[in-house]
Formats: sequence, C-alpha cells, structure tokens
Amino acid sequence: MNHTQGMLRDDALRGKTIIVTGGGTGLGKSMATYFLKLGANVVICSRRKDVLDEAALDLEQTTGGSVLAVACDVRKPEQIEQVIAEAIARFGAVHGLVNNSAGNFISPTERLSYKAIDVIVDIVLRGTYYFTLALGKYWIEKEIKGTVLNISTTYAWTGSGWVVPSAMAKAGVLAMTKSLAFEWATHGIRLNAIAPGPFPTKGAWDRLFPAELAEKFAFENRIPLKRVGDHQELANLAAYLMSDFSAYVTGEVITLDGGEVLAAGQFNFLNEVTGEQWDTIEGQIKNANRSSKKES
Ligand SMILES: CCCCCCCCC/C=C/C(=O)SCCNC(=O)CCNC(=O)[C@H](O)C(C)(C)COP(=O)(O)OP(=O)(O)OC[C@H]1O[C@@H](n2cnc3c(N)ncnc32)[C@H](O)[C@@H]1OP(=O)(O)O
Ligand SMILES: NC(=O)C1=CN([C@@H]2O[C@H](COP(=O)(O)OP(=O)(O)OC[C@H]3O[C@@H](n4cnc5c(N)ncnc54)[C@H](OP(=O)(O)O)[C@@H]3O)[C@@H](O)[C@H]2O)C=CC1
Repeated sequence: MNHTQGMLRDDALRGKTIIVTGGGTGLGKSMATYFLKLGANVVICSRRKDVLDEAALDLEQTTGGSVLAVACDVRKPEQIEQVIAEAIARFGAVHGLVNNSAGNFISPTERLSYKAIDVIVDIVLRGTYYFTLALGKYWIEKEIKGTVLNISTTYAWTGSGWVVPSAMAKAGVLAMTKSLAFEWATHGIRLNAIAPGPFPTKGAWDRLFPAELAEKFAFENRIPLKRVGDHQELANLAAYLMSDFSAYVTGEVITLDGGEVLAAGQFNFLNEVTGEQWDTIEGQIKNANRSSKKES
C-alpha cells in the first residue's frame, strides 16, 4: 500500500451524484475519476465543451461509470441552474458538489487591470457561492443532505504576493465554508474544504510556474516532505469528505501540502544547522544556564 493508491472501499460513493466544476482537467478530472471508481455518478462542467466531452469519454472508458458533461461558466447563474436541471433529469437527484473551477496567474499586482482582478475573483469566489447557493436551495427544498467540498489554497490564510486576486477569492471561499457549515447544519448539509499544496497540473503550471521560473527555482526544496503531491492523495481526501464516512466533519479545512505552509515557523531556519553545530550550541546554552543559576 502507498499514497498513490485508492483508499476507500469500492462502493463508498455508490448511489451519489456529484457535480465537479472544472472536472474536465487537472485535479477536477482526477477527483472525478476516483468518485466514479467508488460508484458515484459524476457531472463535470466548465466553459469548454470540447474539453469536457473528451474527458467524459475518457472517464467512462477508464472507470466504467456514468458521466454527464455540461458546458457552464460558473459566473452565470442561469448556466449553473441548467447544469443542475440536466443532472437531475439524467440521474434523478444531486447529492454533492465540488467547487473546483478556478482561474489564476502570477503577476505583480500593480500590473493588473480592474478586469484582470475581476476575472479571477469572479470565477473563484462568485462561481463558488453561486453554485453553492443554487444547490443549497434545491437541497433544502427537497430535504437532501447534500455535501459541498471547496478547493481552496494554503495562502487563503497566509496571504501571498503575486497571486493577490486568487488569495482574496480563496479566503472568501473559506469564510463561506465555515459560515454556511454552521447555518446549513440544521438541514444536514455539510461543507468542507481542502487547501492543497503543489499538485502538478497543466492549468496551474502554465500560469503559476512557467518555464522561466521552473529553470530558476527548485521549489520542492521548500517543501518539508521534499516532493509535490500525487493526484490520488487529493482524490482520496476528497472522496472521504464527499462520502458518508465523514458524516461528522463539517466546516473543516484540511491542508494537504507536505508541510509547505509550515515554512513560516520562526525557527525553521535551524534546518540548516549541522549535528556538530548543535553540539556547540547545546554546550553554549548549558553554560549560559549554569551562569544564570550561579547569579541567582
Ligand atoms: C510555486 C509552484 C506553483 C505551485 C502551485 C501552487 C498552486 C496555487 C494555488 C492555486 C492554483 C490555481 O488556482 S491553478 C488554476 C489555474 N487554472 C486556470 O487559471 C484555468 C482558467 N484560466 C483562464 O482561463 C485564464 O488564465 C484567465 C485569465 C483566468 C481567464 O481567461 P479569460 O479568457 O476569461 O480572460 P482574458 O480575457 O484572457 O483575461 C482577462 C483579463 O486578465 C488579464 N490577464 C490575463 N493574463 C494576464 C497576465 N499574465 N498578466 C496580467 N494580466 C493578465 C487580461 O489582459 C484581461 O484584462 P484586460 O487586458 O483588462 O482585458
Ligand atoms: N494544482 C495545484 O497545485 C493547486 C490547485 N489548486 C486548486 O485546484 C483546483 C483545480 O486546479 P488545477 O486542476 O490545478 O487547474 P486547471 O486549470 O486544470 O483547472 C481549472 C478548471 O476550472 C475551469 N474553469 C475556469 N474558469 C471557469 C469558469 N468561468 N466556469 C467554469 N469553469 C471554469 C477550467 O475549465 P474551462 O477552461 O473549460 O472553463 C478548468 O477545468 C483549483 O480550484 C485550484 O485553485 C489549489 C492549490 C494548488
């Protein structure tokens, strides 16, 4: 057994229909793959219908599951409602939502136009609350105990330069996750989030780690566990949070980043200190301790 393998039993999501926004590419497609393997019906939606159709075919062939692909810009409520209507028509009901769609790119903030900020915030924050609201209304009316999983980031807490619109939007998503988890608990609706560290995808790497940077920064060295994430690791956690095994977990944000976000620890620079240096340092500190005892 290792971290690249599926974790849950084969029927863990049987009987559930789950919408994965941005499910035609990257992490969304990896989560969709695993949900299908665990018996769920999956609806994937995003702007590019050709990408979705190709992904749906691939997903059905690799898993044997049922996939519905619907074009949808998550900034458009009427398109979101259309996805939900088509999902109900095909599968009878919707039980889960993964808000995974996002837009992001690195840039000095002063170089951004108003529109460049809007486009990121609208996809990430507006798209997430529109989709959540549309499904929440449906779940409450139909008395379905739905589950939402929001894909956030670790810099939603710490902030990060050069991705400011994304940081603002992802922080808003976390506030929504916790706020609604409390408010809608009364309806049995759960909301959780995952804050992933680096998981290589074409969408993210093209916009956040282009060749110019990749040649200069070996960023894996910054990650305490010294590697990037494997998509199955994220899919395992996502499937658990979408399943009834996590029925008592709500309002939670789980970081999955090999310890990357811990780098801010004030004494973490001590990572560089050698064993010999520690011998010297320990001696110096113990001497100081002895001196201070004599003084008192
Ligand atoms: C450390 C290791 C990593 C480790 C990785 C760590 C991961 C960090 C966590 C987060 C990861 C992610 O979210 S990764 C997700 C990445 N995936 C995506 O972004 C997929 C979808 N993205 C897109 O489609 C595009 O990138 C996006 C720009 C968002 C939307 O495209 P659109 O066609 O809708 O919009 P456009 O018309 O092209 O652009 C809208 C405006 O933005 C401006 N704009 C676009 N790109 C610009 C740029 N590079 N610099 C300045 N401005 C830009 C344009 O000029 C427009 O403004 P005007 O000139 O005024 O008109
Ligand atoms: N990869 C990583 O290391 C990390 C990723 N994340 C998060 O993981 C998620 C997936 O990212 P990743 O797989 O890397 O990147 P991708 O670019 O592969 O995924 C983004 C998806 O969002 C969809 N999308 C973009 N704009 C819209 C829109 N307006 N309406 C509907 N869908 C839209 C895209 O499809 P289309 O273009 O067809 O619309 C695409 O499928 C994101 O939320 C990202 O922030 C977080 C931390 C780290």
